[in-house]
Amino acid sequence: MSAGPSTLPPSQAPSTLEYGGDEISALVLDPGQCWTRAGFAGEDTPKSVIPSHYGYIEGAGPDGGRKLYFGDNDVHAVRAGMEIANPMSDGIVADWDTAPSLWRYALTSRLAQDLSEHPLLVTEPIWNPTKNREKTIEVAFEDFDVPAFYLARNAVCAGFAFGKSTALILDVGAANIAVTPVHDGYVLKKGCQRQPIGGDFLSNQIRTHLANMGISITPHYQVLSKIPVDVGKPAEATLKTWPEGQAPTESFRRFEEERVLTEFKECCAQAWPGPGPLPAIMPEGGVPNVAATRSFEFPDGYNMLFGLERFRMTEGIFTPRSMLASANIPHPYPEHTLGLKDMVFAAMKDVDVDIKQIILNSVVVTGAGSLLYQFNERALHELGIAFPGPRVKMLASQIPVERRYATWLGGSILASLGSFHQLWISKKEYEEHGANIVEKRCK
Ligand SMILES: Nc1ncnc2c1ncn2[C@@H]1O[C@H](COP(=O)(O)OP(=O)(O)OP(=O)(O)O)[C@@H](O)[C@H]1O
Repeated sequence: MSAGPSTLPPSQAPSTLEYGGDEISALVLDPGQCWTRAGFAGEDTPKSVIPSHYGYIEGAGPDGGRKLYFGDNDVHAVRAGMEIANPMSDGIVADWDTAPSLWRYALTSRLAQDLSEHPLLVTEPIWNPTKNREKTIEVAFEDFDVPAFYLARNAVCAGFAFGKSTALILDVGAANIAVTPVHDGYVLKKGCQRQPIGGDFLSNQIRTHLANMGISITPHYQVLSKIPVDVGKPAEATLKTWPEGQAPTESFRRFEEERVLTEFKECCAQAWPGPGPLPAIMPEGGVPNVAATRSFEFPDGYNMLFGLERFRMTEGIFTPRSMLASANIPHPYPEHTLGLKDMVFAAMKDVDVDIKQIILNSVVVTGAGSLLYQFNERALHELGIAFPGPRVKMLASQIPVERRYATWLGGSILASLGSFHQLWISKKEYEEHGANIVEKRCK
């Protein structure tokens, strides 16, 4: 069971040299739908990576308000009455009452004690609306009291992580897959595409498939003990029970179920590598490098072999009409959804012919969702179909951490460049011009 991709054990304090002394470095915050990543500019991984989900118990906080729980340890702890929520929706902030507290926790719990000493760079998706951008700068200067601030586009940062200021960024996150053309460090806004077929969609596809097979998911926290059973045989597990009124909430169960689904994505689900869409039956003799079946053991010990199904669960990303459907599990409408190839095609449609080839020469793959086994192979085939003439070159790190943190890393590189200093918005400038300065300075 993965404990989340934190890079520093919670018990280990960061070196004082990192935030104290003469060297005051900027902080970089990359808030995502699934994870919130924070760290010092100039470093190559974020030291503080916390779930964007948080826990709360009504009436347990000061003055009878909400008590909030942030961070891996607290949010996964079993507590009576603790609900799980997420201030992000569609990859942007939807709940401004909680997001600043979550960010403060990410920035201060393991990094800086005093935010007023550190300039802050925050990353954002291209579809972040003006009111959210203004709210972000307000939070930075008024709540956190930072001395300087910058808001950087995710896609531009991901390109920088690969040393590219001109590239096509293919970001497979939790809420969306986004395809963004970037030229000379600026997003070509007309070309930006996004579809709700990221990791959350994949989770729902797996849920649907398991539900159709009659498999229910029992999260780890519900299992007291289990004994091994043969493939496909009913689980023989003893489940925990709680006194009346003490059982964990439904939102907590759902959150913990998502962890099992992520394990399933990591170990069992796979993209059909192509070329071409997933066939209805496995070709005779199989396909090179494709194992016919893989087993997956659920937390209660139930285990099953998955064959073609583990490709079917992911095919909707590439061929929306292949989405699995269920009345009770939300899915986008296949007929209104673009698959990866059509997204890339639409993103490049209006790109000037002079720079098209340069952009296609640097297709950067980022986001933890792209770690789906053989996603890159399939994506490369799909791009080859969309652009049969020009040479398409894909840049995808083989190191998972680099794929997970590319956006953060690009922000870290950007904020530590000497030439970046002129781009920071100072507190004085914010006070003079107001929050709308972010629209003028952070393009
Ligand atoms: N090995 C893997 N294979 C497939 N999916 C994975 C793998 N590891 C993690 N994921 C999925 O990746 C998603 C998280 O991706 P990422 O951390 O890039 O999201 P995020 O940046 O928080 O979200 P967003 O970009 O939508 O704001 C989750 O849905 C998770 O289940």
